[in-house]
Amino acid sequence: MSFHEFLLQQSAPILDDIYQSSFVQGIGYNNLSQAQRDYYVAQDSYYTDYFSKLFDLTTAKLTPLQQASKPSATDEQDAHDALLASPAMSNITPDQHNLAYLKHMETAITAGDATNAMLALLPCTESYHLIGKHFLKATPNNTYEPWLSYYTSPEYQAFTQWSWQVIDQQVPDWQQLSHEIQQTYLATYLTSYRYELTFWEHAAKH
Ligand SMILES: Cc1ncc(C[n+]2csc(CCO)c2C)c(N)n1
Repeated sequence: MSFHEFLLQQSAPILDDIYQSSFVQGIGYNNLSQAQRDYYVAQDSYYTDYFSKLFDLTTAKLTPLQQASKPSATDEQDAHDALLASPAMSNITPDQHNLAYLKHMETAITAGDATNAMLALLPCTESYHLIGKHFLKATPNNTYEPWLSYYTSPEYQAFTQWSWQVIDQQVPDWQQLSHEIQQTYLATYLTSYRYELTFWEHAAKH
């Protein structure tokens, strides 16, 4: 089993909670309020802007070959547009859970090695692709279908696969890692996954 497959096994229960969370179900089954969408898009616009800086810090730690094989970055604007937010969203400021998630990633990137950095960012990339695949065909005439198609597009899939490939290259034999390093990597990755779940839970409360 490759390292990313092992990681997916470890995060499966959290991913399942994400699938069951009310906002994600709302995307899949065409059932979200204007206030929920405004809150989510406001939070996520801040998150994705900050994330692109964190992503640049991380790619700087990769090998030239890994950097060169990176598919061109996709712009989440199309995904945000699909959620039809209203102008009211411009009055919504970044929430504490959002800032804490970004802080967690930043610390993992600046304090850790290239693998730790990639693992902090991986739940962000892979969970959106997996949510897209899980719900793409859930509801006919779904208003939010463009959101699901964005994260299942060949471009986005290539980006997810590149992330998996880099991690598997960096850790070709994860069973050989010391227990301590394995625990550090896993904690970095699972903490980001829990913040993903929290992000969805907060969005549903609005
Ligand atoms: C909370 C939250 N987590 C993950 C993503 C997905 N995402 C954000 S930036 C980026 C990199 C490439 O576009 C990806 C995949 C999101 N939008 N919001």
